[in-house]
Amino acid sequence: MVPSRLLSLGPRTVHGGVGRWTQVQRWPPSPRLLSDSCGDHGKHQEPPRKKLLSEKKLKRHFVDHRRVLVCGGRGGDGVSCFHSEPRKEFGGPDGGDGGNGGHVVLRADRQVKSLSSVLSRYQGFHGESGGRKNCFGRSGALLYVQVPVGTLVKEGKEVVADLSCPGDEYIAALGGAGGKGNRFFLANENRAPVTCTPGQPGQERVLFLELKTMAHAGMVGFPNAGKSSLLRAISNARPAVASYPFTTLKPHVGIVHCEDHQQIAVADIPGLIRGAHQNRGLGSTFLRHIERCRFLLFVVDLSEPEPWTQVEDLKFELEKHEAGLSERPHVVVANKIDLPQARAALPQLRARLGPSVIALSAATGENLEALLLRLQELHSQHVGAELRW
Ligand SMILES: Nc1nc2c(ncn2[C@@H]2O[C@H](COP(=O)(O)OP(=O)(O)OP(=O)(O)O)[C@@H](O)[C@H]2O)c(=O)[nH]1
Ligand SMILES: [Mg+2]
Repeated sequence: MVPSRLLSLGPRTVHGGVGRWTQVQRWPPSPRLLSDSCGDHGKHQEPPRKKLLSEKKLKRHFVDHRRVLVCGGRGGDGVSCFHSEPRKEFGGPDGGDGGNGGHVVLRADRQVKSLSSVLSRYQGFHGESGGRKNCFGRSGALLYVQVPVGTLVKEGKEVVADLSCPGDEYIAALGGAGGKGNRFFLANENRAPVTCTPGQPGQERVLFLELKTMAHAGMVGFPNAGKSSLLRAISNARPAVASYPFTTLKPHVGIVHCEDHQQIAVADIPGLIRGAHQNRGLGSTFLRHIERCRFLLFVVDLSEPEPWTQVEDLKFELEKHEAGLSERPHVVVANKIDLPQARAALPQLRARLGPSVIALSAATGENLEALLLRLQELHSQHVGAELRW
């Protein structure tokens, strides 16, 4: 049965000219067109549309790794002083302890999308020094650093935390302990101690934050295979589409709504080329985004000669990056079936890779239903099973 979602895939896009997408003009025309014919332009002007960021600018805003120096707050100093008032000259030691320094805490926040807002250095709040009359200093507050969900925290090569759920926290640097006031050292043997201790410095660490895209499905393919076009066709995400390679420079995640109200996150990952694991093309930077996807969509450009070699090459690159990655549950999606040469190559591709290959066209929307049904199946098999546990 065809899910109802397929019948409402949003405004249909059509292929208009080489490498350009145009939207079908809807009726009635936009208010801006109508207002041209009436007198009071000023009153009914549409608010200026927000200009879409180009892919190049988006890349500048999107940061997926950061080196951060985190320092916990310093503990406050203990104080040495003695109580004294008229007729009570030797009131005893009354120097209070210093407050503890504040920790620096990394917290995964759903609203934060990249590490661009993370600074290179964080200093925790210092504790206050103790005071007279046994007053303890105030402890430094916690300093929260918001990071995106899916941030890996590394110290050197070692992974020390994986903030994969919203609200996950990790204490990146401990605050120093507060010093002791002389009241603390009061003992039977010593009724008038003058000793007090200074606050301890906070912990200092250099951490490497790394963002891995969290999506259920990851689209893997050579540049120009049509990954971004496919994501636009099945979800509300709007990655740039153009006829030149490496149009997509950062991963995009789109949400596919299924008829049973499940939401499947699909990531469009920048194109890989042969030798990506040796840093060719956009390099291995984006291979690590694939690691977190539960299942993969190998998107193949069926109009290219010998399209099956694309799947072999992609699997080779994934395997070189991380052993076993190419074995993940996957679907081979043969795109551009609307082109005659692609349709002719399909039987040969199926003979080599099996009948499970899904042939479709992201441009015309042909056979997208089959992909959505397969996505739903994979989602309930692999993600549903994990949730049940
Ligand atoms: N005929 C046809 N052209 C398509 C189809 N899907 C994508 N294209 C075209 O293929 C070209 C590349 O599409 P993109 O979606 O940008 O490809 P990509 O895989 O995201 O490319 P990169 O971002 O460079 O990795 C564009 O010119 C699209 O118009 C399709 O189903 N049929
Ligand atoms: Mg793209």
